Amino acid sequence: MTDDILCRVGAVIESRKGADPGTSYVAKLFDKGLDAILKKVGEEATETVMAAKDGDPKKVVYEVADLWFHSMVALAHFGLKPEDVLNELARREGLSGLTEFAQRGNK
Ligand SMILES: N=c1c2ncn([C@@H]3O[C@H](COP(=O)(O)OP(=O)(O)OP(=O)(O)O)[C@@H](O)[C@H]3O)c2ncn1[C@@H]1O[C@H](COP(=O)(O)O)[C@@H](O)[C@H]1O
Repeated sequence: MTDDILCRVGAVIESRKGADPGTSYVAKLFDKGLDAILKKVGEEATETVMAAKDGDPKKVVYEVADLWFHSMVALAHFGLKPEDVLNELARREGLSGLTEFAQRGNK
């Protein structure tokens, strides 16, 4: 698996800005606004927790995919891309553990 899929989906999400809400789920979400986007992020986070508590790995994957997808819509609302989060994860890759995070002023 590469991170290409995140970037491709991110590009499709970006392309839905200003599109007809009747033709696209993402365009409909953008049209409803930030509160609606964040509501979906919250719902999918809750559904992820419930799937994990059920101990159902397949369901966990499905719900995390929903969570990542809606989080990408939230990123796009702020003009951000999946690449911005991937870059942040890559930056952290060089840090070792909480102590170093704290020393460098990360949360
Ligand atoms: N990855 C997704 C994706 N994951 C989930 N969903 C939608 O997110 C919603 C998930 O909501 P729920 O699971 O809560 O299901 P629901 O209760 O039916 O949802 P709602 O009643 O709240 O709509 C569903 O309507 C799914 O269709 C997605 N919709 C789109 N994508 C990607 O976005 C691209 C653009 O989609 P369109 O904008 O629809 O063309 C697609 O090609 C995909 O790559």
